Amino acid sequence: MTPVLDVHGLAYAYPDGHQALFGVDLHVHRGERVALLGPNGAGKTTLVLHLNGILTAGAGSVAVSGLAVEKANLTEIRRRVGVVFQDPDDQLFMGTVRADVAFGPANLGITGAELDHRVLRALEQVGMEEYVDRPPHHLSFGQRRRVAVATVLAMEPEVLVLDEPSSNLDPASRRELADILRSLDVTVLMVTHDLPYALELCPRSVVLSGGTVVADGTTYDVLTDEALMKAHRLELPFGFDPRTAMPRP
Ligand SMILES: Nc1ncnc2c1ncn2[C@@H]1O[C@H](COP(=O)(O)OP(=O)(O)OP(=O)(O)O)[C@@H](O)[C@H]1O
Repeated sequence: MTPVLDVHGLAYAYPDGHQALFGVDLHVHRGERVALLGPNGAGKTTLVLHLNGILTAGAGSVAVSGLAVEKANLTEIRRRVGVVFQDPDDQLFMGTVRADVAFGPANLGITGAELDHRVLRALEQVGMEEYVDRPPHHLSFGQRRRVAVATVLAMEPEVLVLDEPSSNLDPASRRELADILRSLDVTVLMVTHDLPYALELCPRSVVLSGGTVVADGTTYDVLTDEALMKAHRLELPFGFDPRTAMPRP
């Protein structure tokens, strides 16, 4: 089966010459939820920016459901890969929640009842349908993060890429977002430093460090490999033990 995300030998140097990725391979299949872990400066964001063509491969290749990420395909690639950035304010810039969620599908040429349906469905998926006519800047941070997820879901992407989805959320909002992500029928790649969140949501974890993949396995195996964790500056919160963490239903 063709992977949804297929990254082969991806290498990338920024224009100033800094080499951020060295031959990264990553294959994610439909329906998987994968955490992308690694210390600051590992190359996680650089990799994510290649998945929807904000950056394009210096060497190697990136494909989404068999379609190469390259200039000629960017409109279709951005429909297939939805990226939710860490700061929801990077994604919300219209006068109402409705207008923000409609923006992407409207750009694809969707109008009328189909557009209304997409907007409401996406807001329902994140539990924000009651806020459809509110200005995004009147919402709390956690509510804006949910709306940012809805702007991407309205595009009906094949893969949802989230950059630090649990950051700045209170415990209840963090849990509610986990419930939402778990309920979605979409492939998820989640960049996170929140290792308990990775364990809770993602059966598989990939560790990037120094621009290369240094581990790819079950999240449980990664988080219980003390030598690996130490070598790549991954630390569990004080008192958190993956061996005894209770799985959520
Ligand atoms: N625009 C840029 N120009 C030059 N170097 C950059 C640029 N952006 C990032 N880098 C460098 O590339 C490397 C990878 O950065 P990247 O942002 O991908 O790491 P990250 O794993 O996402 O880190 P963090 O966990 O801190 O967000 C770092 O050494 C960083 O300093």
